Amino acid sequence: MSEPQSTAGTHGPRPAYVELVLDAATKQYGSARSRFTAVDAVTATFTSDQTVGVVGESGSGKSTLAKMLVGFETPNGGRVTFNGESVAQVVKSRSGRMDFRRAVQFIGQDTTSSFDPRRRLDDSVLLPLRTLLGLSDGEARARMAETLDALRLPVALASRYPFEVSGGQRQRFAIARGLVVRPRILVCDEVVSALDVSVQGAILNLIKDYCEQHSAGLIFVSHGLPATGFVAQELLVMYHGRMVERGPSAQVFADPQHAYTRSLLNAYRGEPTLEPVGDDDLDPALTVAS
Ligand SMILES: Nc1ncnc2c1ncn2[C@@H]1O[C@H](COP(=O)(O)OP(=O)(O)OP(=O)(O)O)[C@@H](O)[C@H]1O
Repeated sequence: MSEPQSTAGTHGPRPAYVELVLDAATKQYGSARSRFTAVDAVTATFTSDQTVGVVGESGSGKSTLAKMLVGFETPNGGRVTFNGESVAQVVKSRSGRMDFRRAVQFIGQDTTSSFDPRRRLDDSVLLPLRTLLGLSDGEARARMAETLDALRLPVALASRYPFEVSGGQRQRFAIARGLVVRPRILVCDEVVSALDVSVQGAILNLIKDYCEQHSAGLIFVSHGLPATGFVAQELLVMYHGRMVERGPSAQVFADPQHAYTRSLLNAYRGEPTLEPVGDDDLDPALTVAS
């Protein structure tokens, strides 16, 4: 895949290697009177060479962990760093923020609030291509069209406003907006939960392919264990705000070390597992063109 890289102004090149680190990172919510610890002193490294699934029950701190990694939440204790520098510091300046957004893209579960209701969807998808990558209008539109096609989104839908498409379509536009930037690490928070089951597998394939074709890292937050094991080479298990286990997905499935992981796996026993889909089985429309 060609990587147009304007070096003009603030449109810097894509970094080769990216490392996000949680260093005893803690996030507490509430007031001094009633504090609640959502993430409790988690130390973990995520790189552009790794695909990591973050799993755990509802309320275990998965989303909070992801939001700290991308600078949407600031830790009350410990640090979060991006290639050695504090994320909180990096995102303070415009150029630091742009470098960071070029390298790390977050796709969340709440697409209602993540799209500007006054912008048409194509404007929202094109915006990062112009501002972060400095692509011309033609280049940006071509890249958007390629990505929408891969996500089975008719390009005609892109001229609508966010409230004029279904929740599942809006979710796919959110995925498109993250993928078009071709980040070095993609952070996905429950991105397929709201989608129709028939579309979920295709989107998971697309995310997996993206990471393989672009040698990109993935942090995939989900309470769906089979889906997470399918897209991620490693699993990180959260329980009551703590990281209780991390290891290669196959190893965690075969030989879970923590009692909570065992109970999580037991809850899924008997459910259908997702097998990697071979190229021959893939709808050509679902691969990210390179
Ligand atoms: N902004 C907030 N203010 C107060 N409490 C919060 C806030 N965000 C999250 N929490 C609390 O922190 C805990 C962890 O929430 P988080 O969203 O990280 O969990 P999760 O594992 O992602 O859950 P789910 O799978 O349901 O999305 C929960 O108890 C939640 O209620």
